[in-house]
Amino acid sequence: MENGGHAKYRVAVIGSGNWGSVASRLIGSNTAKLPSFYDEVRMWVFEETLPTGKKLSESINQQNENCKYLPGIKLGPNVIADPDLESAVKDANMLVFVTPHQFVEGICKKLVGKLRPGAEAISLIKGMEIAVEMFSEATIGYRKDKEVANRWAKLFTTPYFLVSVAEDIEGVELCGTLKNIVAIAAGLVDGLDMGNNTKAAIMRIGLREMRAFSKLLFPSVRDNTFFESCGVADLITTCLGGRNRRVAEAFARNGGKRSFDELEAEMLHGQKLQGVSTAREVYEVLTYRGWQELFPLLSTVHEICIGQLPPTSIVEYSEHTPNLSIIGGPTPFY
Ligand SMILES: NC(=O)C1=CN([C@@H]2O[C@H](COP(=O)(O)OP(=O)(O)OC[C@H]3O[C@@H](n4cnc5c(N)ncnc54)[C@H](O)[C@@H]3O)[C@@H](O)[C@H]2O)C=CC1
Ligand SMILES: O=C(CO)COP(=O)(O)O
Repeated sequence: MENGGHAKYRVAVIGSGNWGSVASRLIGSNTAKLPSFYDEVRMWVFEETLPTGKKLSESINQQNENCKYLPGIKLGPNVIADPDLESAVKDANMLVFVTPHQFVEGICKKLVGKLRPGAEAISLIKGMEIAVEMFSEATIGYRKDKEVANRWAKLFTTPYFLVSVAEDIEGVELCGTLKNIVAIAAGLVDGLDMGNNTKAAIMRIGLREMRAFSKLLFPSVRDNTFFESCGVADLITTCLGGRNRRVAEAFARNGGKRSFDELEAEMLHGQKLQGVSTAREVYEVLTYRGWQELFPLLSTVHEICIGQLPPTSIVEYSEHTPNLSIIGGPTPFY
C-alpha cells in the first residue's frame, strides 16, 4: 500500500523559467520530507540550446541548477528536468503550471488526453526572492474544497515561505495578473524620475482599478483578497523590484523610442514580461465592454506600451479622460 493506505501524490512542474525553477526547488524540498508525496519532482523544460551547445535540460540535470533562468541555486537532487512534456506529466497527479501565460494554451492543447484521471492542477502566483530563502509568502485561491487547497499549501510552505489559502479563485488570479500592468505604470514613473509620492499614488490608484475591474468581471470577488499576499503585498514587491517595472523604467528613459519587445530581449535574456501583453488583453475587455473611462490607468498603460501615448501620459491621463473624477471619488463598485 502507498503511504499506509492513504493516497500518495506525485508532482510535476510545467515550466522552468525563473519562478518555475524556484517553485521546483521549493516543492522538491517538501516532497522529500512529506510521506504523502513521492520524492521526485519532474520539471518540464522548454528545451533550448545554450551558447555552449549543450541542451538546457541536460545542463540542469548535470549541474542540478538552471544556469539560464536561476543561476547559482541548486534545485535539489530530486528535481529532474524533462524536455518531454508528456513524459513529465504522465505519472503526476498534482500539476503545477508556471510558464509565461502566452504559452499556456498551446501547452494545455498538448496535454489533452495525456493526464492521469483525477489529476489536480494549480497555476502559480508570485514570490521570487525565496530562491535564496528570504522570507516571503503567497496565496492559493480555491473554490469550495479547502482540503485540496490545504494540501497544495502544504506542498509549498516552508519556514521562509508562508502560504495561505483564500476561497476566491478569480480574485487571486486577477490580483496576480493585473498587478503586472500597475508595475509597468510604476516603472514608467521611475523612468520619468517622478519620485516616491507619485509612485505610491500610482500603486494606490492601480490597486483600486484592480479591485474594481475584478469585481465588475466577477461579482463574487472578495475585497479581503486584495489585502492578502496576492494583493497589496504582491503589488508592492512587483512595483518596487520586478521585471515589468525595470523594463518600463528603461522604456520611459528612452522616451518610448525603443519597444518593449526590444528592451525585453536585451534586458531579460529569455525571461518574459507579462505586463505588456496583459495590458493589451485587459484593454480588449475594456473596449469590448465600454469600460475604458472607468479604468484610466489600465487603459493608459496599454496606449503607452503601443506608442499611442508618450510615457509622460502615465500621470497626465486625467486630462485625457473625461470621467476621471471617478478615480478619487466613491463609485458603486470601488
Ligand atoms: N519570476 C517571478 O518572480 C514570478 C513569475 N510568475 C509567473 O510565473 C510564470 C513563469 O514565469 P517565470 O518562471 O519567471 O519565467 P521566465 O520569464 O523566467 O522564463 C521564460 C520561460 O518561458 C519559456 N519559454 C520560452 N518560449 C516558450 C514557448 N514557446 N513555450 C513554452 N515555454 C517557453 C522559457 O524556456 C522559460 O522557461 C509567468 O506567468 C510569471 O508571470 C509569478 C510569480 C513570480
Ligand atoms: O509576479 C511576477 C510576474 O507575474 C513577477 O513580476 P515581474 O515579472 O515584474 O518580476
